[in-house]
Amino acid sequence: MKSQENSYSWKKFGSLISQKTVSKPLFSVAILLSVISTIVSLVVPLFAKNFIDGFMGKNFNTNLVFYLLLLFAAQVVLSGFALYLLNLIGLKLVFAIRNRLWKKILYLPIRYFDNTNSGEFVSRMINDTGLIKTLVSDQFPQVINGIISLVGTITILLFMDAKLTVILFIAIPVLILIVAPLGKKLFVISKGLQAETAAFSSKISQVVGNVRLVKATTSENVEVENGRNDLMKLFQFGNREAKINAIISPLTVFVVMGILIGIIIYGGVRVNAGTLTIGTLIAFLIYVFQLLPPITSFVTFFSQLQKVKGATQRIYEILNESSENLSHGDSVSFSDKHIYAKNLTFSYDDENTVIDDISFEGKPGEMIAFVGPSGAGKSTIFSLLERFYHPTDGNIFVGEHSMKHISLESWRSQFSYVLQDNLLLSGTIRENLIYGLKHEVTDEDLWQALKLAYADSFVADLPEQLDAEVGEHGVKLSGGQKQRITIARAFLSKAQILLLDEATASLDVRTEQYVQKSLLQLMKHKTIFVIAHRIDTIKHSNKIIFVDKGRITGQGTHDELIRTHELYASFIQTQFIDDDVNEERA
Ligand SMILES: Nc1ncnc2c1ncn2[C@@H]1O[C@H](COP(=O)(O)OP(=O)(O)OP(=O)(O)O)[C@@H](O)[C@H]1O
Repeated sequence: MKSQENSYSWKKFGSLISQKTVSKPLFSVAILLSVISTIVSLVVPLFAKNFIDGFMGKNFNTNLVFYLLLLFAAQVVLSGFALYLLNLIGLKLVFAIRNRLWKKILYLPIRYFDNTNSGEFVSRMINDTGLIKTLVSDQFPQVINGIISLVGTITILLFMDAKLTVILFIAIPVLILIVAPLGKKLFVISKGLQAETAAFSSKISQVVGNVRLVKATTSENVEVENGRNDLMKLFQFGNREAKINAIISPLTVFVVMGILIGIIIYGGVRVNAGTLTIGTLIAFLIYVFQLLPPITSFVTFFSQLQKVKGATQRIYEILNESSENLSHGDSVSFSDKHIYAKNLTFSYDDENTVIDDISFEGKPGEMIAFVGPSGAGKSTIFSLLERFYHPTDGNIFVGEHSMKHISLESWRSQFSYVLQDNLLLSGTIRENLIYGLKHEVTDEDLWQALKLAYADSFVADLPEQLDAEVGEHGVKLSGGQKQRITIARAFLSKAQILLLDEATASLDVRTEQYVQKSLLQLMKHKTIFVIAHRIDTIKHSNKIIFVDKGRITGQGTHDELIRTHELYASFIQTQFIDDDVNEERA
């Protein structure tokens, strides 16, 4: 079962790196170059041996010096080329995987984002892909070269002097036996370290992103303490890692020193006895030095392989999610068409029904207000209209067209959705105004839209006007200013249907009245759905839909509902009181 799972993971890894992202010829050339450079490095000590032996025998061979230098130079150049090519392949690979992942993430349905922490996306995009790059461009070539180096060295050594090689045969397995379990421990630690680092980076973005909440609730101390605990965990993992490294490194040096001393003593005796040349002894010592990196690279390779397996699995979890197909379906113009929601039912979790069999209609030129208590399901209705979620039952029609046959691209491009929160991106006012627009606009158009949204004077007062930076989520603007910018953005869009989710809630009464007037004037042939608490907005609507616990309990004009709908009447009464109180306070 486990081996099946393993081979499944490796298959996935194979398919991740083989999707035309790694050019096979390029990879083969890179590996070939690095193999040649390894083989050359195996020959260098042999030359050294011949040279020294010739030198000692007073047979100074200048040709040999020349060849030796040539070989050195060839090895340096080849390994440089191989290193660059392997890195290039790794970079191309990581670029392709990140690109694929980014595209996938942006096309995932909203539901996926509801259930996933944003830090996790960062971790997948940066850390996991980085691990794969390191494996492909560093560790994998190292291991290939390591194997060649190991087999080549031992073969050459056996030919040079079998007895001396026995020392290596005893010492190397001992070294591997000591280092391998420590390597395993190191792997467990680094896995924990990885998880803690990912959690901590996601925490940083969360706390810094909500720094106002932290400060307003004077939670600095709590967050300092929480952060300290997380950092302490990181420290502890690091400390354990440092301890194991502190054993591995000196131990390796100790064993290698042991081998060297063994070779020097035994070799010295043999040189004295005349059964071994000094050249052979020196070549042996060089080979032993050359053997060290491959042995340590095996240990890191296997732990890296496990990490990459986990990373591949996590990347595939995202890649396997089904994404939204924006272009599937017909393209239908909403112009002059009615929109009907028929018997919509919806639940976020398949258990609690949030929208329960609701139907309504909107005509061009109409403003329809959704009113009702908090949590009644008003924003969810907007999400269904935007097709962020699919209703569990029911359907929405535009004219005679069912939404099921209209492409998401065509559908969503005909809606302009103005939300109350998270309205702006960091960037300039201009960038925010034109975000998502598919048609060209001039500065004049921008100022006109700002004027209609009652935002022109405050933008004109800013030193950089349209090019003023708004800060993260528009933090440098007031709530009302942000709302007016997003309303101006809606005015610029050519959308046929406007969704305003408490979009004017932060405006003062006068500004709101002005914006209302612009809305009604500009949207003459368009349909506007609003979620509103303000009595003024509600009264201006052609139709009011009262939503309570996911059901529509009344539809009609303000006067009709006041007369016929008890809950609406009492709801409005409290709104009146609220508005009066607010105005008195102001
Ligand atoms: N993304 C979500 N995942 C799960 N449940 C959700 C989600 N969004 C909203 N809900 C739940 O659905 C119900 C309706 O929420 P919704 O935001 O539609 O209400 P609302 O009428 O717009 O409220 P308000 O006036 O307070 O904004 C609530 O019980 C809420 O907890």
